[in-house]
Amino acid sequence: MDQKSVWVGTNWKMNKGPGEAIAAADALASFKLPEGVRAFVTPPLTSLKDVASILQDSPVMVGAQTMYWEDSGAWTGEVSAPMIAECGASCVLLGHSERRQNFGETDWTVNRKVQAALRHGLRPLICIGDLLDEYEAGVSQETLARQTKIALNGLSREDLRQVVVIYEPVWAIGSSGRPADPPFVSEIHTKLRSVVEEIAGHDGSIRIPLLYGGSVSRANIRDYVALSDVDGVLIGRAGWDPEDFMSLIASVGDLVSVKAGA
Ligand SMILES: O=C(CO)[C@H](O)COP(=O)(O)O
Repeated sequence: MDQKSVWVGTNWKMNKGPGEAIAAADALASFKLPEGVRAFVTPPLTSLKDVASILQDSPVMVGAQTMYWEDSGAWTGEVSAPMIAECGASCVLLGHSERRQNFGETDWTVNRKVQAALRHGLRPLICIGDLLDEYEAGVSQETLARQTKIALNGLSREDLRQVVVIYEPVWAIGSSGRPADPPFVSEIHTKLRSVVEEIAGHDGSIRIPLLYGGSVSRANIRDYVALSDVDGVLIGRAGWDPEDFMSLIASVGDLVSVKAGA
């Protein structure tokens, strides 16, 4: 039976040059995570190796923000899973909506990346999300089920134990987004739980963590983490300052035991 944890990550996106990233990693290095919390940070590639090295003895996991599915070759500008692993990363964000919208990622390219990450021992942190017009048309669930099923297509049971799925409504992300209402997130995650259980089995032996992301802040983090089918959050702006990130993690530490008993 997979143990229930609360996941809290922050994606620095295209922020922090190497100097600032190293300073932030130094600040995170001595942080004592509350028991049962699994934390991760995804710095830009220019500081991945430095941040991973600073955090190598810390429980805070380090991941890349994207990667390509081939291991090497004539793919100018891309980086591969073995390169990311060699930098010391243990996980990688895949299919973030900013990648899908601005860099042409599709459900099927996300699947190729998921498989490549797993081949090289990286935990895929798979982002899925509905567009505003899909949300308004009431088809969010269909979009999310499709994205999830394709991302997980062809994975073995061992592979499924490694993946994390992150629901980030595109309309909730960034300074122009509005945080999704917790009851809506609850409804979506309950349905997503059935989608992943259809794939991984209903016996509970594999519990795929389902995270929420999109305008998570001090004001709402506990409302999301308290939901029974939400296993944690991915934070953007509110987590970029390492002190804020640590304080947000500390603010949900007590929910670990509440959720474990649920
Ligand atoms: O990746 C994200 C979180 O790290 C996501 O895009 C949400 O960003 P935010 O709206 O700035 O929290």
